[in-house]
Amino acid sequence: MTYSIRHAIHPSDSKSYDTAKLREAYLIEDLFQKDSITNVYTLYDRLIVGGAHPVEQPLKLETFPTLRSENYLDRRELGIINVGPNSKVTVDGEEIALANKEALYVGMGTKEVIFHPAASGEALFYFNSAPAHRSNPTKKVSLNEAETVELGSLESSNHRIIRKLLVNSVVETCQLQMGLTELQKGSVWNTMPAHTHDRRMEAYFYFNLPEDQAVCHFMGEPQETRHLFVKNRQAIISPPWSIHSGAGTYNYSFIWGMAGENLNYDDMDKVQPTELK
Ligand SMILES: O=C[C@H](O)[C@@H](O)CC(=O)C(=O)O
Ligand SMILES: [Zn+2]
Repeated sequence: MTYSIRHAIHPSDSKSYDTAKLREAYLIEDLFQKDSITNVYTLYDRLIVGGAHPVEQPLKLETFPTLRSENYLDRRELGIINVGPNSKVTVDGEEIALANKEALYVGMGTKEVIFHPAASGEALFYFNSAPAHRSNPTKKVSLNEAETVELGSLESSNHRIIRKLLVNSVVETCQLQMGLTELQKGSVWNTMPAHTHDRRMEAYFYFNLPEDQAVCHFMGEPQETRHLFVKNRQAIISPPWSIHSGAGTYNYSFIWGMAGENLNYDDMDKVQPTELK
């Protein structure tokens, strides 16, 4: 298990960052390490961005010093999305099978979460965890239970399917919300028009991108944008004051996860392309 901390940054400080500093602050490059769980503890709503990659052995979600709690989920909730082959997770002894793109919400108070290797192929679980104030039931969400919306068009290069997996119309959470957006063939732009939501931070995890391709992720205040080139299976931390949008050299998918003030997915302040700088 590994863990690291990412501090929260003021937008007026962020403005002066060069490429290396921007990447150090916002990009997460190595989420999946063989037979290990990676935790990136952010100071944006204390959301943890994580990856579990059990190949030879099952991996238990262990607490780490930053949490100062006996168990990882003593005061936290957890959202897992399977981005690998059919795999399973055990939650307090109960075995839960997760197919590719299926999600699992795990409530506060859970003592033991174990990620298992896949029967064929290499298991890859992406997760987010946020502080919680009450215990909600653990619940698996499959694709037919998700709230699915189709947005954009091929003409504007942003035809995409948004699967709202762990949102409040589907599962009860304290503050966590997660979903999966799939760009359709020929479409490369996500989240255009861009938006900010000062009430919530967001984390993006880009995947299903060919290894020799990249996504150019746009961040920053709408009038002060910056970009970072991102490869397959890398994540970006998006502060509440920042837009989060991207254009790929190929179509791709990404998981978005949010924590903060409210559970209203539509609470966003849109910024039209012509208003961005
Ligand atoms: O606040 C919501 C998040 O930014 C994402 O859900 C946006 C997204 O998936 C998209 O437009 O493609
Ligand atoms: Zn957003």
